[in-house]
Amino acid sequence: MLNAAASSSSSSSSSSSSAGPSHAATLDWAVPPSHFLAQQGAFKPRREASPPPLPAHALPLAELAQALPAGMPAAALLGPTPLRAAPADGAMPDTSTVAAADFDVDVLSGFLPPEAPLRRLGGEYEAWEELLDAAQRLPLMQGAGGAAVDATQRRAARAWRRSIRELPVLPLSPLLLGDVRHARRAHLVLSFLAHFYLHSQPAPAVGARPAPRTWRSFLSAAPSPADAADAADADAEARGVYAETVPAPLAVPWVAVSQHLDLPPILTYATTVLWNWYLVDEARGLTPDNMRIATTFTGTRSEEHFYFVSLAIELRGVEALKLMRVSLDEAFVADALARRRIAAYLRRIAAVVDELRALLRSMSAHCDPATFYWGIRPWFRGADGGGWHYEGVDAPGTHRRLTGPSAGQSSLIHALDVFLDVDHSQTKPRVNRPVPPLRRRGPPAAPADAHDEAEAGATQNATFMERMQLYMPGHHRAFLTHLRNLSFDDSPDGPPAPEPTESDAASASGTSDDDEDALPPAPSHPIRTLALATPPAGKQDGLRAAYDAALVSLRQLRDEHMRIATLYIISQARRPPPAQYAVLPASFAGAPAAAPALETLATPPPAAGAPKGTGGTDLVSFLKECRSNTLDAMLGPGDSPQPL
Ligand code: HEM
Repeated sequence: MLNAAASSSSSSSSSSSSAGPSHAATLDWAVPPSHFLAQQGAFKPRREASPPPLPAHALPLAELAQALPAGMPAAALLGPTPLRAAPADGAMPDTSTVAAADFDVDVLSGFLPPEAPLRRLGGEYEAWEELLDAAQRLPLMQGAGGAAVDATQRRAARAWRRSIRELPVLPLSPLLLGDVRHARRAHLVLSFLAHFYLHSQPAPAVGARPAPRTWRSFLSAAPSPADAADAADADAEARGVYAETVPAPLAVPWVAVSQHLDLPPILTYATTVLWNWYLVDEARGLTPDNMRIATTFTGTRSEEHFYFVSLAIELRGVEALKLMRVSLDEAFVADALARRRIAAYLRRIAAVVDELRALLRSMSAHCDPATFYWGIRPWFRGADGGGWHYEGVDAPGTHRRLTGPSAGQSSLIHALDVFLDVDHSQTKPRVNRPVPPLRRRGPPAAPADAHDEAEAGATQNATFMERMQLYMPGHHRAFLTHLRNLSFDDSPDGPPAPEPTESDAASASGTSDDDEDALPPAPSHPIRTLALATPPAGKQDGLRAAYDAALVSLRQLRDEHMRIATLYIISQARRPPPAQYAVLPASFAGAPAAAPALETLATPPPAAGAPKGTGGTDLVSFLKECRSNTLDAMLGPGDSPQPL
């Protein structure tokens, strides 16, 4: 493992988080000798210092598990944009102490757990697993389903939802708290159950009231208790009584296990990808052809493949993580041989990123765009509209606003950005970009809501990428924080030369003494710093060219990603849904009658305005910006991006 507890299994090491987040962990922790942090420490004794305060986004998610006042976006918890903090004494932070966190990043499996995730909870939680089986078997349909769903199926779905409400509220067992594989499976099961529960309800009928009693109903025989219960459910659902509320039997353990894992109580990328697979043959280990997806909403090949592509990307990305590690080892030494080696590693990283792109392209091999857009993606919808009420946890009237899963939560892609110093905050000096705006001290104004924040433009998009880190497991968030804060600036040679660009000079003049609120431009990350220090014409180690080549590959990955997003979201949003995905109007969904004719089915409303990502972004401008931030990092002239 890249982390402290290298000798222990992922389960036991990660479960240490039960004692609380380990970010400010103690110094008796030992870095494995092969780790670049160990080498950093061995080469360069560091000041004895208390751990630096972590940037706000690296703090545990305990705050998220507290009740948020209605309408308060999770992003408001982030506080100031977490750029590298300059300590009061002007020295660089002693990042070696941050390394005391258990990063839960494995040398063989990267951000995936090295052991296959648990497939079933069993014991007292068997009832959860059985309800998940039942949801898949029915199957539950979004918004109560379309034309193909008959009255019997709708009634069975209502009975399923009632069973959820009638479950006992179970505490977390010592086994679940003590074994991270159990905790992760619990997060997965509860997340799928909650998304099934909320998104299978019919849309509430406007102005719906309890059905009036008629003379006929007085004369007819009294309904059976089961019929009466179903009629009451149908009526309550039509009035929206259960909408946007996670019932206590799910909410209480879900929030508790999320707190334990340092994740928000919502379906995340970690839940659907990192912890959602099994091995066909234990003996063959982690190879893509030996791995399968464990849990889906729809049981379709398209959904399995959708998760599987990300899984394969995470697995292939392990080599990139290794190359980053050895590059940083060399960057510490930074002599001519080290620079030549880093150049070779960067070229290798470029080749790995090219393979990630090929994997992304393989999405269309088995994931049908219409099935994805209409049949799968709506299950992912998070609590980013009016928010969800977590019954039994939060005070009445309190709603949490959390976005649904997005591969934007992949720590691997964030790690590549950090390592190559792709600046999504657009505040660093760049050769290919005009003067950045001044970074200011103090928190940014709280956005009115998450969507406003995503739409507000460049700086706010950085907030989106940072906000995505809130949806990563706490250890991975801490890993990224550590990677971001790595600096070799206190080497005997002094800090590296600043970027030799006009924009740098201009931005430096922008931070003059008469502007006390302005922060100095954020320093470059070590690899970029070294590449910058290499003369442009110097061909001796090829470091500049190799650095740019890695960025070109990353930009091409983003080109491919934009094509995928266009095919799977934008093009689909322009077309009517296939018949089976037309949603029943609430009046039919509640009525215990035969399914209506197709023409009476409501078509889901077309996306208002620009299409949104599951993370709530205006996806076209957001993705374009991520791509141009990648291009901007290049030291030489960038080639032009592919048109969307
Ligand atoms: C059908 C497949 C996919 C679609 C439709 C899709 C769509 C999107 C959308 C709409 C966003 C904008 C953020 C949001 O609001 O969620 C996004 C972001 C992102 N996605 Fe995907 N995505 C897909 C597959 C993947 C895969 C397989 C990966 C790699 C693991 C990936 C990596 C990312 C990253 C890293 C971002 C953040 C923006 C960036 O870094 O450029 N996506 N995606």
